[in-house]
Amino acid sequence: MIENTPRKNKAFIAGVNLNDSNFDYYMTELANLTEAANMEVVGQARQNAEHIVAGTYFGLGKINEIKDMARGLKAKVLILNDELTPVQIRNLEKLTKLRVIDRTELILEIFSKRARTKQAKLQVQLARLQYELPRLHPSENNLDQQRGNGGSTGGGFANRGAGESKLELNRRTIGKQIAIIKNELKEISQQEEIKAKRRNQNNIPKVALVGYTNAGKSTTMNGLLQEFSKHSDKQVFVKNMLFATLDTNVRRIELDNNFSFILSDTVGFISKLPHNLVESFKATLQEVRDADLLINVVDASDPNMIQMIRTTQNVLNEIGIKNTPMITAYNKADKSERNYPQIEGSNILYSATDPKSITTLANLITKRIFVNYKRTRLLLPLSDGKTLSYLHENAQVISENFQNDGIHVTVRLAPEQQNRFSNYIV
Ligand SMILES: Nc1nc2c(ncn2[C@@H]2O[C@H](COP(=O)(O)OP(=O)(O)OP(=O)(O)O)[C@@H](O)[C@H]2O)c(=O)[nH]1
Ligand SMILES: [Mg+2]
Repeated sequence: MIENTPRKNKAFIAGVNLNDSNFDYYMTELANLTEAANMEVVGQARQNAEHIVAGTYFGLGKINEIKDMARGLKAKVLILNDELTPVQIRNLEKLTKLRVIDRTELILEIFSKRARTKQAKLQVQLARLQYELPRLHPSENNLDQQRGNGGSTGGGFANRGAGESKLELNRRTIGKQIAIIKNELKEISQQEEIKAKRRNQNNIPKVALVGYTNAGKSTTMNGLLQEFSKHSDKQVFVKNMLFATLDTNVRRIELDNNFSFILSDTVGFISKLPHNLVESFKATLQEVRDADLLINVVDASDPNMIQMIRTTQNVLNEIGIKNTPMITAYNKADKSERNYPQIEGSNILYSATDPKSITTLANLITKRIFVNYKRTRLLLPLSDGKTLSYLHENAQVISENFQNDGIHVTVRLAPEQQNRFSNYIV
């Protein structure tokens, strides 16, 4: 059978190693990112060096070596392991005659391919414009022709002279677009904030799935929905690819024993995520910031698991999350020989596709989030329907009994609720 798939661009990947013990791992990631951007990695090179060469990233000898190797392998694209300066990119393109893409542009390219919702599209577009702004050059006389632009900036600029004035015009146009997108995003995030506020008002604990991309966060969410939600049909998107999820999905999980919590699933992480991208995804990551408990999902079948855990930790630090309690959830145990599910302290070894694992994970979550909750018996006046309905909305009511002396309620209360209702405690 002849398959009608378009031939992929051949890419050569390379980087400067400044004596970084994680260098090999970063190059593995770079290869995966290149594949995720639908290109084929045909070869790679590295230069061990004390510092980056300011004008050309590599030294000249290395550049010639790469040029020859890439030509031999019929590569059309050179992909580099760091974010480069505009000058470095231009010089390398001249010297190698290859299209040069740095790590940041590569990640932006994947994100823009994956973005589905309006918010995700705008966030990626914003990061992309911010990346392009300092890279405009007088010799590029039209944004339409700009490298890697992919039409995201709209293009179609009036033809007003060449050189500096054209550059100024392009800069101003991009500046204006950035302002417009920021406004649109603000409107969207205000709507999201209203929803989040409503969720925050009640005392239902919030749990967020975080972790390296493709670790199985969305599969874990679907597993929990399947077992513990009336809305098990509201499944989220799962796929074996980097950055399948770019938005935040929020669902309510209702456990059998009257416990419930809010669960969110969001964008995955990778090393050296472009700062602009993290910045423009701040609204998407708000649920992570608001969470009472994080579940760090790790692909335990990946040989680079330890670096992936470190990467997640670094991104969490970058978005300002330091002391949120965390469960480390080692997923894909079905690919190993080990017994699962298995709990050890705050760690669980499990498989997101195994119902027994999901129930064990739910129990661990329950234990962690409700540790300070107390089973309490209250006696409410018969006339106080308001408090009763508050409890139903915001606490975990176990039983209620209308008697002559009042309403007897057994309920699990959060610490602040224990104070608030201390007058009613029997
Ligand atoms: N064998 C096995 N595969 C799994 C397991 N959990 C998830 N996967 C697979 O791993 C791939 C990625 O799963 P997702 O749930 O989309 O991963 P994610 O962490 O949400 O990924 P991003 O949204 O891209 O960050 C899919 O092909 C899943 O079917 C598991 O327990 N065992
Ligand atoms: Mg996902």
